[in-house]
Amino acid sequence: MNDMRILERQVENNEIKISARDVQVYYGATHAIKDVAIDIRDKMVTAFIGPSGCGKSTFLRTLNRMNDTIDIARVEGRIELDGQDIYDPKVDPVQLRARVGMVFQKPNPFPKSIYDNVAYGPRIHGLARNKAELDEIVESSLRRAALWNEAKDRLLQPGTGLSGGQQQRLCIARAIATRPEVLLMDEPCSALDPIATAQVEELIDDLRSQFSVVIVTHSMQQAARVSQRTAFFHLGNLVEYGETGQIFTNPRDPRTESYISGRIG
Ligand SMILES: Nc1ncnc2c1ncn2[C@@H]1O[C@H](COP(=O)(O)OP(=O)(O)OP(=O)(O)O)[C@@H](O)[C@H]1O
Repeated sequence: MNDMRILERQVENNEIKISARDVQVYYGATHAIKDVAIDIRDKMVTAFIGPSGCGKSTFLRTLNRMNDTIDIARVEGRIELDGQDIYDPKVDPVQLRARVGMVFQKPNPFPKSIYDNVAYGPRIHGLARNKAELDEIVESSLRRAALWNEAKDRLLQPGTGLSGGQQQRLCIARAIATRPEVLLMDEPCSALDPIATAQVEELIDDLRSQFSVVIVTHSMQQAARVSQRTAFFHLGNLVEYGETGQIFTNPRDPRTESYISGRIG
């Protein structure tokens, strides 16, 4: 009987990658995130949607402690990655961000070669024992980011010389090169044209076979296309969270209904 209970609990734990409880974020006196609780599942894409200023990016940044880099930001509550408190003083934020990678709205390659952009993380985290292993990580990351064919003959040229869509795929390659368990994406397609957007969306769908992806998007069509779970934020509150199809076709909260039907936002 006891053994059965342990087994059940393990199955449940395996499914939940990040668990947040009672999360508050303040910028000085501004209370930007209010009492948010959410369980983010492994190997799924979770979309954060909601009107501008509702706190989507702020909450996303709590998941790998990027708010630590903002002086006036203060985070309270508990966020666990695989059951471990990521705000525990013993946790090194740099190591955490290798496990929970991030891609930003505006492509931000380092002023380095394409190769060095991707090799940067594996080098600082000691993921390759020699040049051949590093080459292999660079190639496989660029392949997974659907950039290899366009980049393979110019690996030593600057990453900043790529087109906007290619730069964003380079940033995705850089983020996945450290073999993260979770990838956070803050409006990753907002600077991209429709073709590059479609490529990145296809990539997101492919990445979830290996890890969890959490994406902030202004586009409800994008949330519907790429995610399995959707969280709707409004004025710093997590109003509704559920299966993406249910959120878009049968929202339970009138605020979600108003947003998806275009009445607020
Ligand atoms: N660095 C900061 N300093 C002070 N206030 C901030 C900072 N970043 C965000 N805020 C405030 O926190 C609230 C939530 O902002 P946030 O950027 O998280 O919302 P969002 O839903 O991602 O918005 P958008 O969709 O426009 O990007 C807003 O009131 C915003 O003004």
